[in-house]
Amino acid sequence: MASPQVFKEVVDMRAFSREQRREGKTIGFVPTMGYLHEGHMSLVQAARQQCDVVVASIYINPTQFSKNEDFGVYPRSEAEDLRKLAEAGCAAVFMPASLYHQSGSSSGGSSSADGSMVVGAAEAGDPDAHETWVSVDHLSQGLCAKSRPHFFKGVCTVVTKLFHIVEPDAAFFGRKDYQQWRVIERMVRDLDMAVRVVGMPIQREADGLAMSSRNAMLSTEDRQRSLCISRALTEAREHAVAQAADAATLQQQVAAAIAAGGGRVDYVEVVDAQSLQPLQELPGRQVLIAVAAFFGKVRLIDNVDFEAP
Ligand SMILES: Nc1ncnc2c1ncn2[C@@H]1O[C@H](COP(=O)(O)OP(=O)(O)OP(=O)(O)O)[C@@H](O)[C@H]1O
Ligand SMILES: CC(C)(CO)[C@@H](O)C(=O)[O-]
Ligand code: BAL
Repeated sequence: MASPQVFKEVVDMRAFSREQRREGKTIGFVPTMGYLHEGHMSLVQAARQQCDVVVASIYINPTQFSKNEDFGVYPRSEAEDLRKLAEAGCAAVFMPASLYHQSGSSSGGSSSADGSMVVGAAEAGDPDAHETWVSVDHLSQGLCAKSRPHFFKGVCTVVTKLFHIVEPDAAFFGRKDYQQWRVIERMVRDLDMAVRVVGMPIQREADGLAMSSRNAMLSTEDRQRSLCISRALTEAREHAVAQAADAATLQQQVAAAIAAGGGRVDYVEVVDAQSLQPLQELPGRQVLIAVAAFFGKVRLIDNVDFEAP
């Protein structure tokens, strides 16, 4: 299988995409932070099926991390990632060194007064620094935003930049990051971006754990403990599909099971799968139970969705 073309510069990536479009080809885009697993590869596969050419990006975006998070230790495996992308038939990979104009570290290593790694021109003391942000007001609140208040502003900004650079016809996101998928869908709709957003099912390990690059940072014990998340979610869904259940009971059951399994619950929420607003009454609703929990220092997310009878 041919190696993908690797682009480090914005102009080169854009030139490649424009050439493909001139040839009448459609571009499927898979944005990632690297350390690729079968979850990422399922997105590449879908992009291949639905588009003529697949472009992936590998970029650990500093603006979606707070300074107390794991930006500095996020796992990397560039050579292995490129090998997997070649095998999957990916045509091009965008791997920029940095996507933000700023003074100091070009990789985004400085942080702002409020604890985010989002560095604006004023804070950087550099009138030439990055100072334009994209945010989705309401959907970006709650769930992951409670403990990662800078996350969605960073994600929306970088995804907008990536869309402008790659100019894809369709972009593929995993529903493991369910709120992220919904937020990006909304951003694309509200800003009339000419990209079709595709949300793909969660890929799991054989024992049920949702695949995630951060799984590699779990100790052996925590890897075993982390199974309580998918087990608790599966049990909750089975319970709620088999008989009438109320949101508060499901929430408490899942939270208790994760705490008993050795996790530190960040949140367990029972929400409407479209609006992400908390639900009380479930009958007839499309329900999402979303979880974030820490095992050691590693924060994992997972979810299940279903129609309540
Ligand atoms: N298990 C999975 N199934 C399907 N898609 C996934 C899965 N894990 C990640 N993705 C998707 O891959 C894309 C890139 O995600 P990313 O590179 O952050 O990987 P990740 O495994 O989610 O990493 P992290 O450990 O940071 O959560 C996102 O759209 C994400 O939702
Ligand atoms: C969409 C994304 C690549 C933006 O940095 C990231 O949040 C991710 O990998 O899910
Ligand atoms: N998959 C989401 C990227 C992040 O947690 O920063």
